[in-house]
Order: sequence, then C-alpha cells, then structure tokens
Amino acid sequence: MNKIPVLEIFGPTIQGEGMVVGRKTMFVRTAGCDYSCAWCDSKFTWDGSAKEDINLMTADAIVQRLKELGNNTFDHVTISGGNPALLKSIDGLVDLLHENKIEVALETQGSRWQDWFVKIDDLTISPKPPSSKMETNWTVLDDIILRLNQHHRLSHTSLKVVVFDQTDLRFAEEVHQCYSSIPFYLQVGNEDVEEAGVDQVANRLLKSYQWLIDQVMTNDRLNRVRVLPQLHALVWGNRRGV
Ligand SMILES: C[S@@+](CC[C@H](N)C(=O)[O-])C[C@H]1O[C@@H](n2cnc3c(N)ncnc32)[C@H](O)[C@@H]1O
Ligand SMILES: Nc1nc2[nH]cc(C(=O)O)c2c(=O)[nH]1
Ligand code: SF4
Ligand SMILES: [Mg+2]
Repeated sequence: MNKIPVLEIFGPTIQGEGMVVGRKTMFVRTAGCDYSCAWCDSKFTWDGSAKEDINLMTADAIVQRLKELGNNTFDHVTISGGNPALLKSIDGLVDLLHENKIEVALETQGSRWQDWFVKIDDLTISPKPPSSKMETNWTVLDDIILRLNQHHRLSHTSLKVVVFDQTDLRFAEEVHQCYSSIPFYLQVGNEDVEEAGVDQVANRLLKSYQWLIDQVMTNDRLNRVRVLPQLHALVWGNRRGV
C-alpha cells in the first residue's frame, strides 16, 4: 500500500527545533510510533486518542493539501510523527516534494532505517534518553549512521537529544562521543505537555533552558554542541498545529 497515514498537515510555521531551527516550513505529521516515550508531546500519534482523525493519503493528495494551506509561501516541508520511518510509502512523497522544488526535513528517533533517508535534505535523528523509558538499539542506530555515511549524507544529518536531567545528560555525552563528527543538538525537555497556558510553558522552559546551558558550559565532553529550547513551545506553548 502506498498511502500514508496522516494526522496533521499544517503551516507555514517555523521549525522550532534542531538543525534548521527558525526555518520557515510546513509540517506533515504521520500516525503511529514504535516507541511510547514517557514525555512524548505528540502522544495522540500513537495512543489511539486520535485514531478517528487519521487520513490515508496519497503523496499527490498531501502535496495538494500543503499547497492549499501554504500557496506559494513555502519551499520546505518537515515530515514528523509519530515515527515516519515506519513508512516505506514516504519515498514517493519525498520525490514529489523535490519535483516541486521543495526541500524535505525528517524527524525520527533512529530506531528504523528506510532507503529514502538518503534523499532527505535535513535529517534529524533523536535517540531517546533514559527519562523517556525507551531503550536505544545501538546496533540499529550504528547501522543507520553507517548507511548515511556510505551515501555521503552526513552533511545533511544531525543528532538531537532531549535532556530532562543529569542521567539524560550522561546519555547525550555518550551519543555525542559515539558519533562525534555529526552536528549535535541538546534540546530542553518540556515537562508540561498538558499545560494549556502559554506563559506557564514558556516560563518553565526558560528555567530549564538556563539549567541546561549551565550544565553544558562546564562540561568538557559537550564542547562542539548547540543547546536549544523548542522555539515553537516558547511562542505557542503546547498548541497543536503550529
Ligand atoms: C514528537 S517527535 C516525532 C519524531 C520522532 N518520533 C522522534 O521522536 O524523533 C519530534 C521531536 O519532539 C521531541 N519531543 C517530544 N516530546 C518532547 C518533550 N516533552 N520535550 C522536548 N522535546 C520533545 C522528540 O524528542 C523529537 O525530537
Ligand atoms: N513549529 C514546530 N517545530 C517542530 N519541530 C519539530 C516538531 C515535531 O513535532 O516534530 C515541531 C512542531 O510540531 N512544530
Ligand atoms: S519516538 Fe517521538 S513520537 Fe514516538 S513516542 Fe517518542 S517522542 Fe513521541
Ligand atoms: Mg513537536
């Protein structure tokens, strides 16, 4: 089947995270995840609560919807989820976006490989730290990085680790040490994914950002790194579709 299970298409907005933070982009959010992170801010993609909202769409229909929403005001689309890497059918969407001169970014956790990864312009791999309660399969992650390297795609790749506490920070060090040539991003954990108030979310995030900066500044294992909060959460809190 080459249809794609889609939960959200939205934008234009700014990429709030990681290697192309601030970039004007549209989002396509797919349904389904092989993980169930304790603090996932997109639980509706895998916990069944939004299963009625899943749209099985062709690549053509997705691009048509993106154009309805964004007209000519975008040239970049971020595919996130859930885990889009569960879906072979994303291949055709990436090709169609490229045919339309639109760049493509991907958010994934590094638990599955897809051959279409080598076509992604901005590929973010985000292994999950202990606070998520998930276990990284290092063999799979190694294999993904190896394949990207074989295809000369590391210049299009970044690693991003969400950090909530000291234990997560040790995990981040480990990931950075293993793959030290890949641009590395530390992302502030959002502890308030149920909070409706924008100011409350922003205040808490800024406090956590300060803590994370302080930790990283004095850490000699985290030198060639970038430390970022989720910019969209600072602006819009936990609102969906931004
Ligand atoms: C919802 S996930 C979807 C893509 C993919 N499943 C992944 O985790 O990389 C998108 C990004 O949001 C991050 N994220 C999810 N919940 C978060 C939270 N509570 N605080 C900070 N970042 C979070 C993930 O780590 C990931 O980098
Ligand atoms: N603005 C904005 N930036 C994002 N970066 C990664 C997101 C995601 O949920 O994958 C995300 C999102 O949902 N919104
Ligand atoms: S891997 Fe991503 S989408 Fe899946 S549960 Fe974790 S944060 Fe959520
Ligand atoms: Mg998000």
